[in-house]
This record gives sequence, C-alpha cells and structure tokens, in this order.
Amino acid sequence: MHINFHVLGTLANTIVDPISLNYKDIPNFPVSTVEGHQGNLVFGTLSNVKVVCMQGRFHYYEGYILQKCTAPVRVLALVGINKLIVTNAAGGLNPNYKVGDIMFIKDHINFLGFGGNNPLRGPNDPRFGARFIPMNKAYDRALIKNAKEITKKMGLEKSTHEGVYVMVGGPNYETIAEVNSLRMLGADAVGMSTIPEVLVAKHCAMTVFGFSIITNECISSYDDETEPNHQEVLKAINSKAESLKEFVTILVGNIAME
Ligand SMILES: O=P(O)(O)O[C@@H]1C[C@H](O)[C@@H](CO)O1
Ligand code: HPA
Repeated sequence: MHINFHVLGTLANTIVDPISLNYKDIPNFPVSTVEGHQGNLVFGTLSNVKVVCMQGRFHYYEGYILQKCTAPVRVLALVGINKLIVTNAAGGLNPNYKVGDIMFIKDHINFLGFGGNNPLRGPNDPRFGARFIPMNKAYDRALIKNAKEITKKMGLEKSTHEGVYVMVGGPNYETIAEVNSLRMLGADAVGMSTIPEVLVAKHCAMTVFGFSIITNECISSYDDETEPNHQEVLKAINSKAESLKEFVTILVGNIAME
C-alpha cells in the first residue's frame, strides 16, 4: 500500500523499521521545492502492513510537466503498490466547511484536464494500462464508508464531510470570481494537486482513497479584508496532524484485514 502523506510528513515518523530515500538520491526523481514537503520516500510498516510513504509531492506550478509530477506513482506501481491513499491541503469552497475539517474525496473536477493537460496525454504505455480509462468510480466507495466509521469512532463526525475536489493550476490562490464559479460548478474544496496522481493511479488499476484537510475558508466576498496564505495552510495541517495520523493508521490496518 502506498500513502501519499506529503503534507503530513510526520506520519512517516510513525512508520516502523523505516528505510528513507531522499528524492535527490533516486535517479530521475523530481525534487520537492515547496515549504512543508520534505522530499523522502519512506518504506516500512504501519499497522503491520507494508507501506511506502511519500514525504512531499510535486506540483504543476513548480514547473514540472504532469508526466514528471506523477512519475512516482508509476515507480510505486512497479514496486508492487496497488492501493493509494492521497491527501492534500485544500481551501473550503463549501460554506459549511471549517478550517481543520476533513473532506473525503468522492469525486473530482480536473480543471487542467478540461483543456487536455493530462499526465496520460501522449503515446499510451500499455505496460501500465489502457488508452481510455473510466473515472466514474475513481474513489473507492467501500474505503470511504470504512473511513467514515473510523472518524465516527474518533468523535470527528461533525468535522468530516464527503465532497468534490477541484484542482486548479496555482500557485496563486483564487480570485473572488473564481471562488464563486468553482462553487457553481459543484466543487466543495479547491487545491493545486492530487488529480494527476489519481489519474495515473487509476490508469494502472490502483484502488484510490483520498482526503483533503480544509486549511482555509475560500474568500467569496469583496468586503472580506483577509487574504489566504501558505503559513495558515501549514498551521491548519499541523494542528490536525496527530488525529490524522491516528486515522490513517487505523484505516491502513482495516484495509489489510479486508
Ligand atoms: O500539495 P497540496 O495540494 O496538498 O497543498 C496545497 C496546494 C499548494 O501546494 C499549497 C498552497 O498553500 O497547499
Ligand atoms: N486554493 C487552492 N489551493 C489551496 C488552497 C486554496 O484556497 N488552500 C490550500 N491549497
């Protein structure tokens, strides 16, 4: 199983018998350039399950093409990973979402993909998967159900949602008109990542579970004086790190028992 715990890099510290490889020491691997993304691939066990954890991911806005951003997912497939947990920091578009809430991703809107910017663009490599792939069942329903049961037992029910994630290119945060249009499209949370990795994971038939940590409430009024910033994003993530580590550890154990 692979856990993409880029933002909660501290999860990697709970991995038993860790073997950590710095991205710069892996041939042709991209390197993380974003604050909070540490840049290690950590192998070990969690809940007695063999896992690989990515401490740091790659974004289109860093200048990498999407094929490069998602290359690690294919590396993981080649080392035998068939289940992927993806996480991200996201702005809350849904007015009911508060900072620190968790949103299980039930679906996504691939804004970059609408124009054809897709990591699967180009000649298809049939060793990984088919040319045309369905995405209507991208996020595993059984794992969402399982995750809901865990957060309920942890007393997090009221701060947990199930919603639609939309990816924009970044690195700027959204204008007010953009926030309002993304809401109209039916998105609940907005971020700058995750979807390319999910596309590549689905191409090679991985089971995917994803969740967003709501790090800021998107600003939708011209009267609002506040501005989003990366420090508040990091602060919100850090404040949730312990409970999310517990959540992921239980989820991994449950998946292994299935
Ligand atoms: O890497 P993710 O998508 O989790 O983090 C979001 C998007 C940007 O990298 C950053 C903006 O604050 O947070
Ligand atoms: N917009 C886009 N990406 C983000 C945000 C946001 O408000 N917060 C964290 N990542």
